[in-house]
Amino acid sequence: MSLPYLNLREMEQAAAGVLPPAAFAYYTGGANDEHTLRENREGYARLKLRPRMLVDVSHIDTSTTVLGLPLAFPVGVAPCALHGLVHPDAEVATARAAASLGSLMTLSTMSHRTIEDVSDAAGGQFWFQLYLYKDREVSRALVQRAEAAGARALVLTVDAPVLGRREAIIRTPVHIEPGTVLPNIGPRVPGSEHLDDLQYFDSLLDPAITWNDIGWLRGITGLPIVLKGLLTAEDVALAVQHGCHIWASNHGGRQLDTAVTALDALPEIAEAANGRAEIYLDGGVTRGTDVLKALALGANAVFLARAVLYGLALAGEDGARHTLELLRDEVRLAMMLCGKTQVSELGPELIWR
Ligand SMILES: Cc1cc2nc3c(=O)[nH]c(=O)nc-3n(C[C@H](O)[C@H](O)[C@H](O)COP(=O)(O)O)c2cc1C
Ligand SMILES: CC(C)CC(=O)C(=O)O
Repeated sequence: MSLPYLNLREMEQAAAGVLPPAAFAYYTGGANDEHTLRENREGYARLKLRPRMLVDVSHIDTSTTVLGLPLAFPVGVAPCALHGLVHPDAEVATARAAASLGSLMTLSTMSHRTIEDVSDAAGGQFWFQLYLYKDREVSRALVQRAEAAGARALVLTVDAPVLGRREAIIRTPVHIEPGTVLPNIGPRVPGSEHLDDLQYFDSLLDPAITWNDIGWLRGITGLPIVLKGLLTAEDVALAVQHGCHIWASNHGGRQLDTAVTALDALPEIAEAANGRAEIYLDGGVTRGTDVLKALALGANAVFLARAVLYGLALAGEDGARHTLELLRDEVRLAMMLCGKTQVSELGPELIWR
């Protein structure tokens, strides 16, 4: 299907016209005054590129690998809850879109579709994002299912021991269709009727999660573990000590407002990791030049959340694919204009200081 949108911002604007109000509030919103949400985007515009000239750019290779998995271009899909709020095919559509382009799907714990269905749709090329429940046995079972279904890594989200204050969804709460059972959550426990759907999910999360739980997780899985939501050198040093990889993120400005952006934190993160772990990043990426900047400062790949959801809302699998295709083509063009022919050539000298 050919879609008319020229860039991710146009898709966002178009999606705003079709999203039901609760999904709009949930997808677009950030925490508190949304300073971090805005800064995630604005930070990219402030960083200036130092392009090199008179380089033969007639052949460009955008491919890379993450944890040994080949990617056609250095962009994956970040975990997002509840794709089914905007499209009946939900995470299966997103996973198909990502797989069709050689990208990578990260499946959220809070999905509408099962891990097994998404694995099939992704051709086995997917990561599973884990929220640690108070009930560790439920988490253990999820990890085992993800591993059995062929997940290539576990992404443990560590910046949400409790959900941030997102005022848009306090006003317009998300409602999951009555009768829908989210496969990784199961039926509601009696006595939780006073909580809306997200508050209920929040009540399952364990605010007591610590570094000791990384040892527990390591003990129950042989999969690589990626910690999502790290923003400081101190935590990166601990992550490396625990044998984990690093996903720099402030959760799309949805958790701690005024937290540093992943882009600003990236230099200290890369320095602390010192090549001992892979580094991924998300937050506010909407242009190919954003991807180049993140890679130049030390990320191995970047991930997109909202932009993919907007594509899904507009046109299901085709829409999610359109989002990823636009960015893939922009990455290629930006590399040509920077005089870079391979992803491995993107280093700090690309950034003007
Ligand atoms: C609607 C929505 C749902 C999300 N759900 C999850 C989730 O289930 N697990 C998680 O680790 N992060 C979740 N995130 C955070 C994203 O993975 C990502 O960190 C963040 O949105 C930044 O990317 P973006 O600026 O491209 O949206 C969610 C974000 C959005 C917008
Ligand atoms: C179900 C939520 C905890 C998912 C999430 O991470 C988010 O909404 O940002």
